[in-house]
Amino acid sequence: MPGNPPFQAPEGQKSALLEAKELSWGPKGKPDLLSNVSFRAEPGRVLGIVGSNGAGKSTLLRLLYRFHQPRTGQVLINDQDIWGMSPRSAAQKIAAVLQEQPTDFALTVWEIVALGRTPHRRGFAQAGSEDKAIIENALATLNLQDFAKRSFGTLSGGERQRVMVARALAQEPHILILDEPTNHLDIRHQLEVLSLLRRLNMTIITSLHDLNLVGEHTDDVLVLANGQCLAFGPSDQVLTEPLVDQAFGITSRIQRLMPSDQRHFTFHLAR
Ligand SMILES: Nc1ncnc2c1ncn2[C@@H]1O[C@H](COP(=O)(O)OP(=O)(O)OP(=O)(O)O)[C@@H](O)[C@H]1O
Repeated sequence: MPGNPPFQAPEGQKSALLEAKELSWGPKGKPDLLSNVSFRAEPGRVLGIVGSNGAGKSTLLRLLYRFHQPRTGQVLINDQDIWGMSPRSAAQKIAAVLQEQPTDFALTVWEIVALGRTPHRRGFAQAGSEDKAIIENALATLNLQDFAKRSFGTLSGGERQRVMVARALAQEPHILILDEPTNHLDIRHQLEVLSLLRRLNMTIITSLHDLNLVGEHTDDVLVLANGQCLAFGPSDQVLTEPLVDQAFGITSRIQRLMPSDQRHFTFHLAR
């Protein structure tokens, strides 16, 4: 929706340290799909997870938002193992925006975003005035006020994706996990969502395919290949031509854009 103001970060969020320690996971009775992955997602920083199709990005994220229990290793939030917390307590700390979207097509956008408040409510209590303010704030942050009464099923893919980000913000997590959040988004909304993530005072962990967006919109990056950590560290140091070539089986080149001096990747099939 060109002409609208850019997304504005809501105030008053908290962030936390997430540590993954020697994580391994595989389906029951099958070998590990993810082996020995360790990293730290520092409070308030944006961590990008990259790797080729099937490298294990979504699998790793599922371990971080407490969907898969690790076979070995731990996920700690501020030193507390997420499997030592109740599901409700974990949901107060971690929110996830996934590629699969809900199928509650008849619910309105407001009702979907209100679901983000569930971990903070007791029993079947209705949304109180504080919840309502938080929901309105999340809708406003993603410029979704005009969609509030629309049923979710009538929205475009990109509009739905923004609703899912708003629902995650309404959850007021300390850690926000996103699986390919720019899927379905046009260029303007891709840039708006990524620059919003940058401004949120939360710990952000997001998988992304576009390495130029990763370079520009993340602080740190974890590169996965065949379910293992190939590299982890500050994005501008980790994303080198040899590393990218190894991770994706291609030939890459980094150029410096003028006048910004920003790094920009171009890619070719390896010979
Ligand atoms: N529950 C499961 N049972 C069997 N295999 C699985 C399961 N979950 C994931 N896999 C396999 O593990 C590998 C990693 O999958 P994952 O979805 O984590 O990759 P990804 O890096 O997110 O890929 P993409 O970029 O294509 O989304 C794939 O080969 C996938 O088929």
